[in-house]
Amino acid sequence: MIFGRARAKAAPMTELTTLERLAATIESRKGGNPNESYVAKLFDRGPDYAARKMGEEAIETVVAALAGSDEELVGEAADVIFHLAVLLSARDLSIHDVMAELDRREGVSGIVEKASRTSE
Ligand SMILES: N=c1c2ncn([C@@H]3O[C@H](COP(=O)(O)OP(=O)(O)OP(=O)(O)O)[C@@H](O)[C@H]3O)c2ncn1[C@@H]1O[C@H](COP(=O)(O)O)[C@@H](O)[C@H]1O
Repeated sequence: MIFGRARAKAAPMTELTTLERLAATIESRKGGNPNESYVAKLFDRGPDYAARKMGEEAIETVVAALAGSDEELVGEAADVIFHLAVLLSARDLSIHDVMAELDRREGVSGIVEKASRTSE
């Protein structure tokens, strides 16, 4: 596997399609059998459990970023994105809502945005 900036630049559309496919699979698991589907098991336990799993994976990502290999960091980042997609779906939101928010922010510098908040 190739990690890093070169790979990220080479296939941006693939990442979007992968996320959309994952979101559709997650949505399709609603009401599914928790013994046959891990996602159905997460839904069965409710949004609070999904939120806790998201937190665990986020912490594991921080640990991998500070002390792990590239492969470990990529694996933990994938877990975060998966559990975030489950959490959003458990709250009847989707990755598309997040994409729309990112689209809304596109082109607005974080420095400029923060300055507009602090001057209010
Ligand atoms: N991308 C993922 C994915 N990433 C991680 N995981 C699971 O997330 C879990 C990670 O949590 P942990 O490491 O804490 O594992 P754990 O201790 O067994 O988990 P808990 O019992 O505490 O919930 C593991 O069981 C992983 O297998 C995933 N499970 C499913 N998917 C996708 O979701 C699809 C549907 O999965 P099912 O619903 O199981 O068919 C799959 O085809 C995949 O595309």
